[in-house]
Amino acid sequence: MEEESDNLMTRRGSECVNDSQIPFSNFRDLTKRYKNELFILDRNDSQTFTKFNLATIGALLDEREASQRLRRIIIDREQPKFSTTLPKIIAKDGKRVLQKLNIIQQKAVLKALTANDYLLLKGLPGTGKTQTIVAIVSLLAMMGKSVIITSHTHSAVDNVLLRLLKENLQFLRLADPSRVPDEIRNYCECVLTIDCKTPEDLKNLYETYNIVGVTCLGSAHPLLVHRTFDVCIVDEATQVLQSTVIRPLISANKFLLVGDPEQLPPIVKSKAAKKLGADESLFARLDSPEATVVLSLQYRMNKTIAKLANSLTYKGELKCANDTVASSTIALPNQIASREKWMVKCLSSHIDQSVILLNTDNVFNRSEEFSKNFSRKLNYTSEDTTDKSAETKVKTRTYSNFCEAGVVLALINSLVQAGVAGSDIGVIATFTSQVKLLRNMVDKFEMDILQEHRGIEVNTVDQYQGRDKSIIIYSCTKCDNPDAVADGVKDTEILQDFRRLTVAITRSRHKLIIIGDIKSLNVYTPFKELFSHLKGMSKLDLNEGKQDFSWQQVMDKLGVLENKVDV
Ligand SMILES: Nc1ncnc2c1ncn2[C@@H]1O[C@H](COP(=O)(O)OP(=O)(O)OP(=O)(O)O)[C@@H](O)[C@H]1O
Repeated sequence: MEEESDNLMTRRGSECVNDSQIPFSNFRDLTKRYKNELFILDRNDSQTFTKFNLATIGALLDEREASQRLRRIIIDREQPKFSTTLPKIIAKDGKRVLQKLNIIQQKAVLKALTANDYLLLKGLPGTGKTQTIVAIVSLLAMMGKSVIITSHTHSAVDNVLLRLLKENLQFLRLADPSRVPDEIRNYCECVLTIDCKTPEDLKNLYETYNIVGVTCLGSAHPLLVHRTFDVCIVDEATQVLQSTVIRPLISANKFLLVGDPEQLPPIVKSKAAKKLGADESLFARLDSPEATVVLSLQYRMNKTIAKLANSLTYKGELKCANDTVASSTIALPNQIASREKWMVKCLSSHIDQSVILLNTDNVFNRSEEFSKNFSRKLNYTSEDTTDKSAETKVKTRTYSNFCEAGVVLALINSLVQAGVAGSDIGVIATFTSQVKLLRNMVDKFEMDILQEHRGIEVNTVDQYQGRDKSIIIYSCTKCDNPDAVADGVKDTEILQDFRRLTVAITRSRHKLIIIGDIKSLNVYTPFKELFSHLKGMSKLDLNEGKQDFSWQQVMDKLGVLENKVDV
């Protein structure tokens, strides 16, 4: 069988699909009848997403009142208007909902209720976006209003719905039950409509529910086509394409977009489309002082981590919600076993050492040397991947860095020995090849430790958006080959992205350890800026023999682990 890697259909989820391999299941043995035949695999791009987006643009351009209203907002950029009074029922019964919120959240909720056409809710990291959405939905329910809750992923929709369950609010979930958490299954359309015998039964049932949860892509459902809701709330709106988010907005009289434009935008692979602005979310397009309220009191990061986020991105806007949040630091149930000074400093629970930058210096040759012994067995590559998407024929690299992996291993080993639960530790890496390397390493490491210390999560920055951990170890990975001559290889945009770095440094509650080669990373503006804020106590050079640090020891321990059979 001849394979043209550029034209392979790669739709098999987590199965191993790469340039030379595609696993087929339920295939007859073709070699019996077609022994000498040549088979060519053609790529078949899914059209569903493209069709959905084109249909949405079509709907935006038609003559119905909802489309005209949206065009005034989206194209003419009409500013939002607000009424000056609130319904009496809010004054009477709203207190029990509002008292769970801080003053900034309360103001945002009231502004959302008085908005006539739309409002943007900018939720900086950890500021209680979900809590605020739940309060808005509760008050709208009190007012007898109907609401669509939507987002680009099922998990984001269900994150809100799970919180509504706790408030005893009933809803209809438009999704396949296999896509939602157990607690939501009984609210899925196919379960709730099981006793409907006629179209009228169905219509009545659909109209009974005032709260409906659906992804943006699911919003072409007939229910949303035939019914107009009072409000549409889009969570994580800064990650949805404009052409996708407009569909659910057409089904509502007003909308609320919730998100943070300083974090990751919608994913657009095509460089040409990006150049034309395809990755600008509707939130970013409409963001203005008149249209946006900012949630700025955060409940996640202690003051040292929040200060770094403010210096890099939020310009002092991000505030700790209270003293407990501001001063909480890493909790180690046991004493640190290691006596090495660098490790003691890394695990210090002193508030001023909540952020530590470990400068590896250039470890390219050391990492390469180490990888030679293990890369064949583990099938890791340090710089061979090329981006084969249709338009981008430019070579890009993926990177892995064994020395950083060794330092990550030393850190998690000490944390586990100090009694930290695995679920409190998160490892982030910039590139997927480093994530793979670290995952493999963590899987092997966890084979020999107690259950409660397992569950250390390794992921890319993108997969960590919207999540947090007590301790985050960030492996920046990139380290230049000191002997390389410029080879025309186009370096990745990933390191130039301020938003990606912002997400990475705002995931930890108590301790953020950044590992990287400052010199190699300094050529990228976001990293240069980040490093300029990490001096003195926050920076530690991993030099052989200094602060009891030894590359030999670190790499030997990694080597022992790599020698283990793959799990
Ligand atoms: N008014 C409040 N009082 C006390 N705790 C709060 C308040 N608002 C939010 N929190 C807490 O802050 C944390 C984050 O809240 P929530 O999950 O709503 O934030 P989020 O903005 O949706 O998070 P993310 O930034 O990850 O998207 C939660 O533990 C929540 O209980």
